[in-house]
Amino acid sequence: MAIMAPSDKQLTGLVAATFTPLTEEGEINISEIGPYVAYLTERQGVKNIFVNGTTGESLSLSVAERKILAEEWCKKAKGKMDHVTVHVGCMSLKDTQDLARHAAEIKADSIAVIAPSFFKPKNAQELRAYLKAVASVAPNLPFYYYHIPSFTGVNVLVRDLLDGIEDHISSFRGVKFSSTDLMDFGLCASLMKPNWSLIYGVDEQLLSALVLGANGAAGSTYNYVGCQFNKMLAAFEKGELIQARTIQFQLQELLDFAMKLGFDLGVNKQLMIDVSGLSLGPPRLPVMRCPPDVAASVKQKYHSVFRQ
Ligand SMILES: CC(=O)N[C@H](C=O)[C@@H](O)[C@H](O)[C@H](O)CO
Ligand SMILES: CC(=O)C(=O)O
Repeated sequence: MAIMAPSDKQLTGLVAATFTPLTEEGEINISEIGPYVAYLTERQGVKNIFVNGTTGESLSLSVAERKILAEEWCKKAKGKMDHVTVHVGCMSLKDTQDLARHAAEIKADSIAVIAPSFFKPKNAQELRAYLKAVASVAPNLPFYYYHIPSFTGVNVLVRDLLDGIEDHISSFRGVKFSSTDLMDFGLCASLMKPNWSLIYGVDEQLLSALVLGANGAAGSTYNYVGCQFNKMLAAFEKGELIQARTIQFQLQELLDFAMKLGFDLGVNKQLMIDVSGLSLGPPRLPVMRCPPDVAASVKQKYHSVFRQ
């Protein structure tokens, strides 16, 4: 068996999927990463991050930018956070392997990989072969499959992917599951091994996934509702379902309101800027900057729902 990194502990709890700080001119702005880490740990009580993911607009960044960002996140999180997952998925296997090797060099705690979505794997076998080719270049780094079919269009059932995956990928440690298919999720939960983590990624229905056995939650909203969702996890642990539901319903109310105004990554990033005071800049095209009237309404709704 491969010798794993010392940080190979089970991933649990809340994981903030970080936004990528950009300058007003649209260049990556690594000077904001230190304050961002401080904000999450000190103000939100969130000690795990998922960087260069969907929320981080990784597929709109160059490989060179992603390396600089991943390195800075790892550097600034060291000693302050429990776990840094670097998402390394790209359209080409070569770029994905390059980023996986880099994540190992910079001592990320784990990597996650989406399915390529232009030329798509057609079934579990093809997806497994691709993931194996990525994992093989960083065999000591805990590996997560990142399932997000609404973006990739790759609808392979994760329960089929998991079938015997440990025989192909010894570093396999679990799934970041961003789909509303709770039947597939439940079947995955029943297939979990003791050192694997099943991390749910649809924040507005996390409570349902906890009931089915989620070990943790990774998402964009934990950047600004981390405090509240730590309380929801604690309430769930104690069996206080009414309290847990109240918090879940608050996020549903906020997102329902925001979705009617066109909630997208531009709106989401602006809400994080308004709540945290961090300078994260605009999103990158094709994602558009949030219009000021939408930003003001969503911010007001956030404060009225969470009363702070
Ligand atoms: C598509 C997308 O960004 N998904 C995120 C995680 O995977 C979620 O955290 C959502 O942003 C969140 O659930 C709000 O819809
Ligand atoms: C993990 C997640 O929520 C993201 O990639 O944005």
